[in-house]
Amino acid sequence: QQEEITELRRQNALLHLRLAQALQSAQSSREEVSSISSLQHKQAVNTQRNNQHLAETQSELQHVREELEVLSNDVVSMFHNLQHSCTEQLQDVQRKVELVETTNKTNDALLLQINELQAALEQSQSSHLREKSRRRELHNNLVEIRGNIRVHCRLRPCFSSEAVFPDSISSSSDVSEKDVVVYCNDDELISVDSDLKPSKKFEFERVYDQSTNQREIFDELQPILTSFLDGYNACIVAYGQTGSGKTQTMLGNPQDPGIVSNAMNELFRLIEEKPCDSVSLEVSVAEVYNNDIYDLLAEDPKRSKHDIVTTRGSGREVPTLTQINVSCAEDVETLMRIGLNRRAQISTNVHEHSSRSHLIVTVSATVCQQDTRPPSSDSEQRTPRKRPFASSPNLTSDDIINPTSPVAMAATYKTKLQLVDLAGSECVGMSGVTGPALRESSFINRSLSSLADVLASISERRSHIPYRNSKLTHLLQDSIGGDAKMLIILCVSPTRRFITETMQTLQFGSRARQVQRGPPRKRGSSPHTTPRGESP
Ligand SMILES: Nc1ncnc2c1ncn2[C@@H]1O[C@H](COP(=O)(O)OP(=O)(O)OP(=O)(O)O)[C@@H](O)[C@H]1O
Repeated sequence: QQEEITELRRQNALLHLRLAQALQSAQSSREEVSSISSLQHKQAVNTQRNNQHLAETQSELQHVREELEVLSNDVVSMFHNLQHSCTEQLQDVQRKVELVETTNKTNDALLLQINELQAALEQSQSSHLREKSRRRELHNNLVEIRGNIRVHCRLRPCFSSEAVFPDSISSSSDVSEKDVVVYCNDDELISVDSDLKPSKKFEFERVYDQSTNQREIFDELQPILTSFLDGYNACIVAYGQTGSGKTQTMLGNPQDPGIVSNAMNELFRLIEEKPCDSVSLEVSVAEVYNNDIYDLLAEDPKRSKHDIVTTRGSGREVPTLTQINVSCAEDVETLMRIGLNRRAQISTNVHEHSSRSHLIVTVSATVCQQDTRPPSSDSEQRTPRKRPFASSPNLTSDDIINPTSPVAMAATYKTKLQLVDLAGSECVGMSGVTGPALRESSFINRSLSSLADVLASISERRSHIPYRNSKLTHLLQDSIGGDAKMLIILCVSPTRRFITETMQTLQFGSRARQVQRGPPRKRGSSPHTTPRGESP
């Protein structure tokens, strides 16, 4: 029993131990249950909160959905609008692009045309320049061959005052076809239809019709100015009956300047082109009135007459004339204005402002030629330009024998350009002048016939040339004959009323054209030239 009691006690102890363990685990389970239930409680609270939150979120979501729908509707309508306006703008842009493309194409075509035109222009400009230099060359050759006197002819327009047969159709006093008897056939031929058949034709170096303007006439004369600066004396003379357009051609008017103004502008342009040479110009303005020379730049021109003297170099000079140094074309304009106000004029039946004197504008150039080329063995290349010896004070006889010497290469020479507006040749019966004017006419006609005599004597190569028969020819002596270049511009009216004067003018021109030079002189062979017919 003891043993059983011990055993039971041991079992009891074990059971106590187990009980304690069971109680302990029951305690921990209870704690676990309590923590689980508190957790459950918390979860229930969270779930409730979450549910609330969810409900709120769902309602917000609903709200957002509704807004989104509104917005998407807006976006769709905006998109449609945008698409529409973009399409329109695109179409507009496309139209513009098409327009630009077409314009570009047109521009391209235009550009092409412009380029072609420019190329053609350049070509024609270069061919014009070539042609110009060829013309200049030809002009010089022609002068060598044909002589130094050339004749141009200008036909002026008709004026109603010249009508002999007033226009029967319009019964006005305009010039009718029957009145016109002078025609330009081409730019070298002019013909006069008198009652005699066939019509008489005259050929000149150049014929200008009524439509030719002052500038075109001047363009033909430019080579003379080049020759003048190259050392040749030169003169341009307008010849014709009274009222035929001589003053118009030589002097023109401020709106339409004539040869004098154009020549001065051109001279100053040419001088600017020759920077190596120093050129100084002096101008005098004189008139030959009743075979006396008057200085139109003097205070009182009619107070003193002036005489021509022969210089040491066999040139003609009027030392007492006023010579003004000019540095631009405007200076010359001023002098011309002063001179022309003092020129003798009257009113005749033919012309209201008939010039009663020969007007002579003399431009004297002193050219100091600086040839900077290096010495060369080629004598042709080193030959100085024409006539550097004309009046060089520094030249010795050695320089003349050897034109390549340094002094000869930097020579000074003087040349003279005379621009002459002759008084009109006139038929006294036609102009209706009497008294002092009749005397003037007689002097005018005599001096013009002296000019014709001089030209005839040169053309016939007479040993004596009657330069001194009139003050006009004496004053122009250096510019007529010899190496000098002379250009006569015949001015004629196209009407029947002046047919006799026109024929006389054209015949004068034809005779002047016959003036021939001798055989061409070898260039540089004789620097000292003596005008033909002058005794050395
Ligand atoms: N080519 C022309 N074009 C227009 N008008 C001209 C032309 N030629 C001359 N005339 C006009 O004819 C008129 C006479 O011309 P101008 O004075 O030049 O004659 P002229 O020959 O000098 O006469 P004169 O010897 O009597 O002085 C002027 O009124 C002038 O304007």
